[in-house]
Amino acid sequence: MQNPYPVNLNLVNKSVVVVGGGKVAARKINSLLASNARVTVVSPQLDPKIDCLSVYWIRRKYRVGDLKNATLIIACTDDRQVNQQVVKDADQFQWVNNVSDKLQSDFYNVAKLENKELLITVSTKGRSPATSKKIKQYLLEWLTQNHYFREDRQ
Ligand SMILES: C[C@@]1(CC(=O)O)c2cc3[nH]c(cc4nc(cc5[nH]c(cc(n2)[C@H]1CCC(=O)O)[C@@](C)(CC(=O)O)[C@@H]5CCC(=O)O)C(CC(=O)O)=C4CCC(=O)O)c(CCC(=O)O)c3CC(=O)O
Ligand SMILES: NC(=O)C1=CN([C@@H]2O[C@H](COP(=O)(O)OP(=O)(O)OC[C@H]3O[C@@H](n4cnc5c(N)ncnc54)[C@H](O)[C@@H]3O)[C@@H](O)[C@H]2O)C=CC1
Repeated sequence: MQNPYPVNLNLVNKSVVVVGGGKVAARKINSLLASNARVTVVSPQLDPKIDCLSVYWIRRKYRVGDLKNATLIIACTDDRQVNQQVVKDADQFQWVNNVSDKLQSDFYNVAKLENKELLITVSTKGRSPATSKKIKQYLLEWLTQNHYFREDRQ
């Protein structure tokens, strides 16, 4: 993705289907839930970091038909072939992220810093997710030291 178009999505009441319920899924799902998306997870297992009461859990392996009504789709299993199948099954109006193959993704997730007033996102356009994470951490330090950023109190 050489020329991505950056946006912030309003996902309130939008349906997101996540195929796979492991560690990577947990990170993406917690972020989706924080944006009040309606999340369906298709997976035989669910990582303990996913709140099973906040998602609609279809407790089995992925099948054709599971993507119906999804606005966004995240193919997030540890099986590259299954992730590839999900990409194939999605229609042209759905947006798919394949976590194991950036060449098959319509969108990339970003590293983010967020509080009530501010949302800062970092992307390397798919080149190095670990670098995005590191830059985010440096930014957090700098912004906090200079009083531009304070994490929300609970
Ligand atoms: C293309 C993209 C698609 C997408 O997932 O949307 C993608 C793809 C891949 N990531 C891989 C690996 C890792 N990803 C992370 C972490 C994050 N990955 C995120 C985003 C993205 N990752 C998108 C591009 C982002 C950009 O443009 O910069 C972040 C920023 C946001 C989020 O996930 O929420 C989040 C940090 C959040 C935070 O902490 O702030 C870590 C580090 C860790 O887990 O601690 C590792 C292990 C270390 C390493 O390998 O670098 C692999 C190889 C998998 C394999 O080995 O098979 C692929 C597959 C590929 O590159 O094709
Ligand atoms: N994009 C990113 O940010 C990153 C992507 N990855 C990629 O993500 C993949 C997944 O990593 P983890 O979440 O750590 O793996 P994991 O092993 O924790 O989870 C895999 C999940 O997929 C489910 N699953 C397996 N087959 C399935 C099927 N047929 N249908 C539905 N669900 C199925 C399992 O039940 C499990 O919940 C890795 O293989 C790697 O390629 C890894 C790190 C970061």
